[in-house]
Amino acid sequence: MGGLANGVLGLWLAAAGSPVVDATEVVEDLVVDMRYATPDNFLKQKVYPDGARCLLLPQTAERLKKAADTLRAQGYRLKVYDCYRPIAVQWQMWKIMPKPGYVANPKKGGNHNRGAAVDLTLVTADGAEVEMPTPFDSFERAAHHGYQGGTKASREHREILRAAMEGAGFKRNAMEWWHYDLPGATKLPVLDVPFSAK
Ligand SMILES: C[C@@H](N)C(=O)N[C@H](C)C(=O)O
Ligand SMILES: [Zn+2]
Repeated sequence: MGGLANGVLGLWLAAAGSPVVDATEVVEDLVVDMRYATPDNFLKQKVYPDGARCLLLPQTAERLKKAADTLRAQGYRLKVYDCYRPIAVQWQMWKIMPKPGYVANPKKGGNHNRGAAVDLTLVTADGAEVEMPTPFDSFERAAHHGYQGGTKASREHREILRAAMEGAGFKRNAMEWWHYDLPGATKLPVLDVPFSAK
């Protein structure tokens, strides 16, 4: 879809009401740790407002619910690190890490900017993080899905998360174990919604 069509669709969505939902209203046991609302992220600064929520397109949130339902039966919950991301923040990220695969090029917009991607990990039923191959946003080979190093437990957790997310209809990012996309989302418009939107 071209820029003009995206703009028209964006205006139509705005007129029809907010295009996003708060994911905690769809996934009742979702744990939210919006890292970019804290200085604990690769930018080393807080780039979201206090209380920034996990906003997603309804179809992204529904798939997340499906993954969470699968994982609950296995004794796990999902913890999100990032959901909808304003395009201005995408530009801030690109200045620091201009590497496609690790950060989407803001000229085209990434799927976070469309409410169609989520960064997340697995936690236990009581909310404790499980071991993964690397910390979140660690841009290195050990974060790739093909990485066979690290502990057996970390590889198993990555696989449990991958199976639940792909089973729910998400597409993995080969270079980031934590990032999942709504398939076909690049055709959707880049959004401009405040974190207070409902
Ligand atoms: C920056 C990282 N958390 C991430 O989400 N990367 C993808 C590729 C993106 O920027 O869309
Ligand atoms: Zn991501």
